[in-house]
Amino acid sequence: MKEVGLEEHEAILETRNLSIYYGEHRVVNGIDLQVPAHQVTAVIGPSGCGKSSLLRVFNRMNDFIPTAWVKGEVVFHGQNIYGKKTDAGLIRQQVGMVFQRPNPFPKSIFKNVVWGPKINGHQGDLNDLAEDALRKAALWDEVKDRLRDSALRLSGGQQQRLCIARAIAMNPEVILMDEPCSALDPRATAHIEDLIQELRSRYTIVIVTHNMQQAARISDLTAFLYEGNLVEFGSTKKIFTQPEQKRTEDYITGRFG
Ligand SMILES: Nc1ncnc2c1ncn2[C@@H]1O[C@H](COP(=O)(O)OP(=O)(O)OP(=O)(O)O)[C@@H](O)[C@H]1O
Repeated sequence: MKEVGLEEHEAILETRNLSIYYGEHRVVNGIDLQVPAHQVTAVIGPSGCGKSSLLRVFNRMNDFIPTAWVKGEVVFHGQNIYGKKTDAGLIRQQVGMVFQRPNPFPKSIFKNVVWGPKINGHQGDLNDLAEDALRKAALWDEVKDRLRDSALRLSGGQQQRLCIARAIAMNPEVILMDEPCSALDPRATAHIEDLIQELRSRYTIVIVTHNMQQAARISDLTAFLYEGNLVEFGSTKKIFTQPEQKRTEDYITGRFG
């Protein structure tokens, strides 16, 4: 684990006094969090503490939940993405998302990757685009001879890398990952973890994980959420070896959660 100081990297995403509600129910309480560019930021905490809710506001995915609303700001490149003028579709291109269960479309591997760019009017060569995204997602060698096969014939781990390729094809700056390995076996998990390390140089990654060893292995920074509050945020090394808060220590040593 390397030591990362927040001050060394410019924040690409930031929450300012952000609260998240479902109807009357507030599930995230006035959080200030800076996500630095080209780093892997892990969000950890017990079930129901608000990790997925927090992740979803980073690309306005919670717009799809009718009761969800926010107070405060989510700032991307200096602009509040909850401002009236924001094009949420554009934000979702720039801030891609990979979900817990691989969710490829029931179409060919090729179509899965090029679908988004195509409907967004991509001008370049779609074959080149697919190859580039699949290479970046470390899947090309396994699928290059069967790009027209159904994506549903791939293994779970391959499907998840395809979903990462699909996100990459949109040329995002940030990739959000919501427990991307929870449906995968240890080998496929290791493959995704290696991939995350490679992707860091090009993208900013925010990953929600239940798995503390995973957070310790792959992230530069860790945010610990508890009952909707940001208890502690800092370098992963510090959070896991010298946490400042007793609650963080109790959680990472497995005393609750
Ligand atoms: N669509 C929704 N409608 C109403 N309440 C919701 C909705 N999604 C989440 N919640 C509530 O918000 C709170 C935080 O949930 P969230 O899924 O963000 O937590 P989490 O930390 O990601 O949990 P887990 O680790 O179990 O996935 C919980 O009380 C949950 O019941």
